[in-house]
This record gives sequence, structure tokens and C-alpha cells, in this order.
Amino acid sequence: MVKIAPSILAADFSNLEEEIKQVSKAEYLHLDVMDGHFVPNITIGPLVVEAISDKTDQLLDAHLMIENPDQYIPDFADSGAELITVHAEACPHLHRTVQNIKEQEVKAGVALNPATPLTALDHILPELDLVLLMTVNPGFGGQKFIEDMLPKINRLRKRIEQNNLDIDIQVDGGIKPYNVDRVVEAGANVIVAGSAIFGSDDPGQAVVDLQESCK
Ligand SMILES: O=C(CO)[C@H](O)[C@H](O)COP(=O)(O)O
Repeated sequence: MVKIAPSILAADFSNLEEEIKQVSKAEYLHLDVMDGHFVPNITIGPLVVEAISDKTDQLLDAHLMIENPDQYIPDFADSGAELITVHAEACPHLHRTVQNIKEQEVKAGVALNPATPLTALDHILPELDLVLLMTVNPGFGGQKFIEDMLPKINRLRKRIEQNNLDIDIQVDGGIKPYNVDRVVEAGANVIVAGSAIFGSDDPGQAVVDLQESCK
């Protein structure tokens, strides 16, 4: 089953509780954590994740676009994140970082930037619950989907199937009702969408529309 993960990066932060309520039909809530170093933007930290965790039963999915994520993994797990995803590009000791996530008894994800090849997952794939394939360069919402990511998604799906693994493929960046069917067809099963949901007049309906487009 395909799951939708609204990215609150595109939400109205002055009205976050209301915004989150509107997208409660989505299975995940995607929380973009940016540090101004790994990516040029700065967003939220564990305090905000903790505040959100009191307001929803959705799976809280923390996407850490930060350098030195090991330093903060326990804080994000304590704050209520149930899936923690780190960037392969930010982790010189990726295996150790993934073990650090698992020690917190939360799901472990690894994200790859568009230009990072799937070989970055060699020796770590079986340890993962999720791979996040970025379909834009991370840092900002509202960017254009990079078409060249479709065969990358498909190659990863085939590799997961050939090895009999049970790993979600999440995609993030530029996903809209008009292209979501193609990322699902390629093999993605967790869909992050920011501006397509929170930029619409009715975010709740936008979640339902995306769910329909995935069928
Ligand atoms: O990780 C992100 C940016 O780094 C965002 O989650 C992503 O860009 C979603 O926004 P949109 O759907 O508007 O492209």
C-alpha cells in the first residue's frame, strides 16, 4: 500500500496544529530538519517535533538534513520521531549511524541526494527500514521534480525485490498529483509532498487526491 507523508515545510508554521489536523488522513507526517550546513536552509529541531507529537497519531518521520546527525539522534527519538532518516552524504560511518538509530528502537532510513548513486547503499541496505530517494536537491520546498530519478527508483525497487528485502522506498521533492503515478509505478511506496498538499486550498482533500492518484 502506498502511504502519503505531508511535509510540514510547506505548512503555515503560525497555525501548525490546525494544518496538521487537516492532513490527519495521511499515514505519515514528514518533518524536514535542516541545519544551515548540510543544506542552506534552517528549520526545526527536537522541541518542535515533541510539540507536534502531542497533536497527532501519525507516524512522525524525521528527515535529518544535518551534519553530524549522531549527535542528535537520541534527542529526535526522545521527541517522538518514529522513523529517523539520515543522509548518506553526511555520514562517514553510515553503518554506525544506522546502528545508533536502531538502538533508539525507531525505524532507520537512509536518504540519497539526486547525484548520489545507489552504490552508496552497498553493505547497508539489509539494515534499513526505508530508503529516501530525493527527487530534488534538498533544502527547499517547491522545486521541480528531477525526471532522471525515475529509473533510479526502479533500479532500487528491483534490487530490493531480488534480495527479498522488505524496505520502503520514499520519494521527496516536486511530487504532485500529475506525476505521483509515475513514481509509484517506478517502485516508490511512501510519497512526501509539501507544496502539493499545504499549498492547496484544501490540504485534507489534497491528501485524498494523492491517495487516489496512487491507486
Ligand atoms: O525535503 C524537502 C526539501 O529538502 C521537502 O520535503 C520537499 O522539498 C517537499 O516539498 P515539495 O513537495 O514542495 O517539493
